[in-house]
Amino acid sequence: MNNLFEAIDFVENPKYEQIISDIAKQQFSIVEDFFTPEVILSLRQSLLEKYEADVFKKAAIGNKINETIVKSVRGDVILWIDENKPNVAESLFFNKINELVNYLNRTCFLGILQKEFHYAIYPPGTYYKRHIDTFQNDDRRKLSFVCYFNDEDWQPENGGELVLYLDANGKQTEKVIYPFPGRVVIFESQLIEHEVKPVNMERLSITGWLKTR
Ligand SMILES: O=C(O)CCC(=O)C(=O)O
Ligand SMILES: [Fe+2]
Repeated sequence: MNNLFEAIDFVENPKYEQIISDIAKQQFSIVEDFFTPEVILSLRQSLLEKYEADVFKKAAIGNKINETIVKSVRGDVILWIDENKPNVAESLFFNKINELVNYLNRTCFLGILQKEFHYAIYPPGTYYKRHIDTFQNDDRRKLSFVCYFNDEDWQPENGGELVLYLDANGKQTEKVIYPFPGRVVIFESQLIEHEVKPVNMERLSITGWLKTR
């Protein structure tokens, strides 16, 4: 009965299986082809249109915090994406995200019930100091998700590397990830400290969290 149920209803997805095994093994996963090139391009366009319309806000940390402290910790500007009022690009984005969430809930029993995503732009000279993505007294964020929308010919010299600080059996290592266009990074929000190195050129991304409630 069980086998019959699975045979009808469940198709294994190698891409998602890879993400799951990466995270189980090393607490993060890097995926180069999570979205199609067409989706990447339309999300980049959407981000740039909204930025030109000047609707981005300076990012804050936690809930209430002194503006000068904020500036010394992170310098990006963000715009939250409303899943209930998506444009075409955003609805393609959420289709993929929801496909992943359904897969994870089904295969890993993660219990992801909520999600939140924002566009982010790091102007030249900005960065995000080493941090962890969960707030005190709030452990709902389970997985952090970042996707980059930089120009096709983004160079390592442009900076803005995402650095993950890993602790593998007591051994500290740093994983340096360049924000190449289309690249997706998924990691365990509560476990991995990370930072965004200073950028020399405008750096474009969408960041979000898959949450339990
Ligand atoms: O853009 C990135 O690579 C990471 C951003 C980040 O750490 C955050 O927004 O919490
Ligand atoms: Fe972060």
